[in-house]
Amino acid sequence: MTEGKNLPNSSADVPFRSKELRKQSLIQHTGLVGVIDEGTKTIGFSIYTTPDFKEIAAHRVELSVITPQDGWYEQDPLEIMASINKCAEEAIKQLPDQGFSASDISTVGITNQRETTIVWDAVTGKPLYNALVWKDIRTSSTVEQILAKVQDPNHFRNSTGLPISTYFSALKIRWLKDNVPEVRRACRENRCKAGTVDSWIVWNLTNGALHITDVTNASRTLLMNLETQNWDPVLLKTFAIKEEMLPTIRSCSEIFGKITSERSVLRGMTLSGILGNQQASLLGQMCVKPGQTKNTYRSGCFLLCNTGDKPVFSRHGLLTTVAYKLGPHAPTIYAIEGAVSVAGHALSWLQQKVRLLPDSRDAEKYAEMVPTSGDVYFVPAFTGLYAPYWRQNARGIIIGLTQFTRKNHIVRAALESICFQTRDILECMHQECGYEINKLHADGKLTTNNLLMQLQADTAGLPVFRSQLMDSTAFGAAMCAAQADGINLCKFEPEKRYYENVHYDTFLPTTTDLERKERYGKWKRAVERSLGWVIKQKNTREHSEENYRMLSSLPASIFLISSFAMLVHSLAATAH
Ligand SMILES: Nc1ncnc2c1ncn2[C@@H]1O[C@H](COP(=O)(O)OP(=O)(O)O)[C@@H](O)[C@H]1O
Ligand SMILES: O=P(O)(O)OC[C@H](O)CO
Repeated sequence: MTEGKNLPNSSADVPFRSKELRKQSLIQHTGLVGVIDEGTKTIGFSIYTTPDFKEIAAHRVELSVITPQDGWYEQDPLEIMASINKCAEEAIKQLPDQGFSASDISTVGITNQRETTIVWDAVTGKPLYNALVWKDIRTSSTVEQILAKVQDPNHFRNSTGLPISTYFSALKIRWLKDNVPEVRRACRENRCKAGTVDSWIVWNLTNGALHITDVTNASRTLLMNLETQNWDPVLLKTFAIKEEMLPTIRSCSEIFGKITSERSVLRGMTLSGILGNQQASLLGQMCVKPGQTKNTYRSGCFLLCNTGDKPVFSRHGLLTTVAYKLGPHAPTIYAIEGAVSVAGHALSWLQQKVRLLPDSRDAEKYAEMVPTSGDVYFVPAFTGLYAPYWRQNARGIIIGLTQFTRKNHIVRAALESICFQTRDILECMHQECGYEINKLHADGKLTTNNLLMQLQADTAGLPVFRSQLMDSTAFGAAMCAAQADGINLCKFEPEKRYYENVHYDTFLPTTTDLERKERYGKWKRAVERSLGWVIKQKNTREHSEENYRMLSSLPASIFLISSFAMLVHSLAATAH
């Protein structure tokens, strides 16, 4: 936990400041819901009233990231648990001021950063290694090994909806098995458990009684078959992962069990919701109809478009994923997703590494001091590019610098890069799903930046609806836990809730088609220049892709070589 980095409670609209006020309220509350929101950068615990879903207490802390090498991102699993416990304690301390107490919390939900993988010893309960964070690219060599077997990065797309990439948990588990002796030993002795962060949290909160995950998190492992929603035997075999290590896959909303950990102030409470944080914000944004699309702007950007009860498979680099399943017998709703690895992280980089910004929150002020980015383009491909490019060999570039370029232009270009990357994905979504996406729902910390929202509308040519509920993620997870069968704090009535509680600021496009086309064309040229920069890592997927391309053109190569041999032979024959 980062000392002194407790973050302010963001519940801007605290409804009940005292018991008296609470009594005066007309709303008949049915109980409170607590949400553990475990993000890459921030961990929080929020408490909501039901059925009106007002956040009445919250505590957040920043989580440290360990970067032992370039492209390696780790987090301490013990710090994750300590932070969750601390946040829950602090949030619960705020309840009496609102006229509530801990015993009013009827249930708890979890939402978490996805793909990030933890392995632990089932006997001691201790982690066997740090968590490998979703954006860690150390598994490039593992990707290469797998590609050597299956050749095509899209080999598992039909079964999982995902390409073979460093991003997903299967690669991380396999890397840990191959490279960490303690993990290998624990696997041999059948003591090794593996899972995404939700599983680690549940295991700890239930003293090892439950090893579960939900279908949204499972759909990001590259091990779950989208059709059966079970671990796929072919994939387990390909990645040499034993099913016994993995959690049982459950729905997002059902009574999972009780919290029993004596370390947690939540002891005795029920757990009834789990879902990945991007799926939670899709739900929190009430994108429940096919075609409804949201983008969450945080360290990364994650655009999800609801595709209803049918998975849509991508031909252009988008991921097919489970959006939610609100009960064991509820239908599975799918989404198509475009993930951007570096969004707000580019601003943190400008702040912490190059010191162009005193704070990432100042980005708006700095960028507003110039009317345009002065033709500067910033492609923040720090660890390659995710959707729709999926190129590990890309690296960041800032292009178009002149002697007139000031730091403000670069900051503005960083903001624009977030918008252009979003447009890249929107274009794909349109081609892939055929949905006419006519507005974009926006949430996440970065959306406090008004200029970013306006630039997004101007870049995409779409109205942007910014949720006033900045934390749609926790809100979505709260609804999910509250509506579980047996908890019944609310019915899931998206249309109703949508208008009652969630208010939006709208940003309308102010650019012409021509302007957008021109600027987007330049962005594409900049992206083109960032690709293929890493050539020394012959260990990478691109290398295998190169091999694959060479292999695919093998008949042509054989033809050329044999023609050359015949020519040499005939020349030699003529000479004699
Ligand atoms: N007010 C703000 N203006 C601009 N950027 C912000 C603001 N607040 C946070 N950020 C950016 O958002 C990212 C962190 O968002 P957060 O939701 O805490 O992270 P995470 O998605 O990693 O859990 C950081 O990369 C930071 O640069
Ligand atoms: O915690 P965030 O907002 O960076 O979300 C991370 C994503 O879930 C990774 O896929």
